[in-house]
Amino acid sequence: MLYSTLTAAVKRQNLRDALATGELLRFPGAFTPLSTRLIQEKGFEGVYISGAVLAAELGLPDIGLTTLTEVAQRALQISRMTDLPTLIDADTGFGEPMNVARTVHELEDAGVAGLHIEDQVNPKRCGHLDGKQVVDEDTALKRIRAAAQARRDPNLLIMARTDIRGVEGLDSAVDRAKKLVDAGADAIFPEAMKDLGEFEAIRNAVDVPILANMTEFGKSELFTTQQLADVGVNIVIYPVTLLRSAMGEAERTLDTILADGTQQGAVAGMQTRSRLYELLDYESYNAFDSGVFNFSQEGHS
Ligand SMILES: C[C@](O)(C(=O)O)[C@H](CC(=O)O)C(=O)O
Ligand SMILES: [Mg+2]
Repeated sequence: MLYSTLTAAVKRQNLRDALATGELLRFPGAFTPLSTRLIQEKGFEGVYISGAVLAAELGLPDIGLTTLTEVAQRALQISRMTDLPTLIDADTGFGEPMNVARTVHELEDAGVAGLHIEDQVNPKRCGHLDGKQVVDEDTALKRIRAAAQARRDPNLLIMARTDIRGVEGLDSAVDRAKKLVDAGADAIFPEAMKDLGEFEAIRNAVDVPILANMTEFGKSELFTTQQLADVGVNIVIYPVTLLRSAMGEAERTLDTILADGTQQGAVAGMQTRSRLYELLDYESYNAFDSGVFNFSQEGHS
């Protein structure tokens, strides 16, 4: 009922332990706090909090318009809904290295298990679009050093994302990944890898966990979990997948109302009221309520 039953410190330790097994961890992107419950119930290993989803939900393009306050609020709303570790997209860290330090504090306080900071220039854009720009090496490394030094819980996972593959090619991505690890990154997110061989090249270059971004309509093919595990990927994210599915379904339902004059034809595809209540754990609230209000007055004056 209500909240996660574990503290953030425990969830961070759990993420560290899970990564140490070498098994591939699957992190779908929660597009609402409620969808977080679904991800946990289905048995995934973690929850991703996507910058693209947060921006899209606010009706904005993913070009660095969301604020740290909005992102931290979403981090809290989602992290407290689950016992799973959450990994959040901290974009470019919201400014200079000192801002990155503050970002880490805010997101740590919001209860995430890990966060990633990328080496794009501001204004940033989706990593799978053309025309991105990355900052110079010195700036990229300073962001990661600042993040690693700022955390108070040593188990908070600081992941460095590099977007350099789409700008300068794979060799630069390998080189930058190594340097980001030397600067203190606990894990690497190589963005917009073209094929499995490219993931393998990053895998061979660093000895920290690496992440694969299986976003649809992007630069990477949608590899299976088996394919990713076979090349040594440790975390796979499906960042915008649930938002795209929900919005696709919403559009079809609206079209049904327009076409038929009723939503009846769409009802079969909907989540039922009882399933929703199950996810909300409605029963526990009922039980809690009657415990509070059905107390005996015997013996009271
Ligand atoms: C992972 C990502 O950073 C996100 O914000 O979810 C995006 C996803 C997307 O836009 O498809 C990305 O830059 O890849
Ligand atoms: Mg993003």
